[in-house]
Amino acid sequence: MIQTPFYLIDRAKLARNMEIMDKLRQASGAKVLLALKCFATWPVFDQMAQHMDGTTSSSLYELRLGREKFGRETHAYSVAWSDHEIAEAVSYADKIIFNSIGQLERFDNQSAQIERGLRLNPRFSTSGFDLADPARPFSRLGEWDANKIERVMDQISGFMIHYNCENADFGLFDTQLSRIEDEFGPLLKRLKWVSLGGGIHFTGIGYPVDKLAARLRAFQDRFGVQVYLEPGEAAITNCASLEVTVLDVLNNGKDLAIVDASVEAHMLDLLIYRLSGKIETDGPHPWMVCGKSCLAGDIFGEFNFAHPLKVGDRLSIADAAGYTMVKKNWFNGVKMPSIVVRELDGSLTLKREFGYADYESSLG
Ligand SMILES: Cc1ncc(COP(=O)(O)O)c(C=O)c1O
Ligand SMILES: NCCCCNCC[C@H](N)C(=O)O
Repeated sequence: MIQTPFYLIDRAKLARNMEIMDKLRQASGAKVLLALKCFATWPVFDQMAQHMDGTTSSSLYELRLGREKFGRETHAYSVAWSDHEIAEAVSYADKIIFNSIGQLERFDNQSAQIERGLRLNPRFSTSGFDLADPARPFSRLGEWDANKIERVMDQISGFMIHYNCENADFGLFDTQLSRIEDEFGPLLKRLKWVSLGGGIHFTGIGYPVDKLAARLRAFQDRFGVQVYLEPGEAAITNCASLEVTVLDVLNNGKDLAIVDASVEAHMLDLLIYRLSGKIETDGPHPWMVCGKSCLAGDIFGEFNFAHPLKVGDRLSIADAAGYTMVKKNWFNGVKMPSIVVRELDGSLTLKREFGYADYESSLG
């Protein structure tokens, strides 16, 4: 028995998402790059690299991880590169995407030997969260003025346009892509490739993958470009859980269970976006499942169980892959969950355990 807490990545569930990835790639001609900002747990890259074309990054370290652990096509993007990073970044990357014209011009000489792109901000998005809206007022994420971009077109061969966020609505995707075609068509015609970023929820149940594929192919044909997508969440959705054990129960007006993990430290995205965790359970006993950090609001959520919870019960908190393992931290010095993989034959492999030495070395 592997000691909780641990993140459990399920290769069979990953295989289902990867099947859709293949279907989309084949039907559309688009290439798909894993967005490492969402998921960078490299022990399962062997499986993902068979179905995805490479990785894209948001920093030098993600870029290097993508090059060394995933391989294939490696895109480098950063909101801003430092002078001391650029040579190393170029050495790992097949393409480098600059966030601004200022950075493109500043690093023109150092990046000239690889393909360069620019982030285009279309000034609209599908984000329902202000915090994650790349098109929010005064957004620093990309350039939007076609006249200014026109002046650097000779230096670039592609655009990266990230403007979707958990978008499960194909109609909305279609409409917004048409808007991009109308507003930036003359520039798009002069490019070799266009990345439409991440945020399209095409592995969700019922998503019309065929329609998306046809729409991407039409875009490619119209502008004569290679389309890329940068799925993070869509690649990994529903493939992992956080496995925890109940350490204590009490009733302070509600039945409360305290588990051996922490939302703040191990599923931070839930707190940031004020969302509840998910536990697949049903029954007549409502319980609040709480984390063990000192934060008063360290709460995974309220769930209805078939039986009252007791010390020693194992719970499985679903959807613990995207924006989860990449954000884990050492708050309160709470033991960091191990990383475990459920192999295709059902056996469990312990990939990494964290201990006091990791905590200590993270601070000095
Ligand atoms: C530039 C870029 N590409 C890809 C992604 C991945 O998005 P998602 O995980 O929603 O698919 C993001 C998310 O922040 C992004 O900013
Ligand atoms: N699940 C809660 C919302 C998460 C939003 N994801 C943020 C990252 C996203 N790719 C972005 O565009 O910022």
